[in-house]
Amino acid sequence: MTQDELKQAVARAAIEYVIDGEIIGVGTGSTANFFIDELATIKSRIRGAVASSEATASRLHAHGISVYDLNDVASMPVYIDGADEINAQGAMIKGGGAALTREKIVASVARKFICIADGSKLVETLGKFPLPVEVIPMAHACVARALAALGGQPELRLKDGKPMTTDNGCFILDVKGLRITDPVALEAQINNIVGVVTVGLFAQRGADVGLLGTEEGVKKIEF
Ligand SMILES: O=C(CO)[C@H](O)[C@H](O)COP(=O)(O)O
Repeated sequence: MTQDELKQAVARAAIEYVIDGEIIGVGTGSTANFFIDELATIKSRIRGAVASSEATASRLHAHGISVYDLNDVASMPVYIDGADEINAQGAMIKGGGAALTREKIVASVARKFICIADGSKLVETLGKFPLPVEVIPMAHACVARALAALGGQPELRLKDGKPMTTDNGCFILDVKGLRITDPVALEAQINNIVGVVTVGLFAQRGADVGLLGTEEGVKKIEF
């Protein structure tokens, strides 16, 4: 099976968690895109969705799915999104697609986080994938120094030779070299650095369910 087929299989499996008549939180990235395409096939069953990025909002709109402003939604049954890495406790690294801040916000309003990913994303220790940290532009250098003091090697994410700008008008530092043995503690520590908007560690509020695509089928893990 190709990686795309594995992503498609988990996207299809996630439909089981969609509750009729409700608003669904939707993530960002290639796996989330497969989920949006699946959601479109049952769109008459739901009220709509809250998007975690402009890209996701456009794709939902293109399928004719109503997109709600999070400020008008007090609670959602589920948030469904991919991950760059996930461990056996449901802690994740996210933000490869630069949507980490809105992803964390939308997920915080959902009662359940369903992580959909191909099986290669399941790791013993988080940190091989560079950890994305969204920062206020004027603070990127001082935040980078603070991250280096924690043992990481931060690199400003570039696009066309310039700092890549997120949907929030901020920058991303990708931090290599962190062996993340205590994800909850590191999430709090990095969030505490002045100038950090959000760290792409989703550990304090990790996934509740993982749907992982493997050659043997979709593996479900409850955390
Ligand atoms: O966190 C994310 C975007 O900010 C994505 O969920 C993560 O990068 C995984 O993406 P993909 O499904 O394309 O592998």
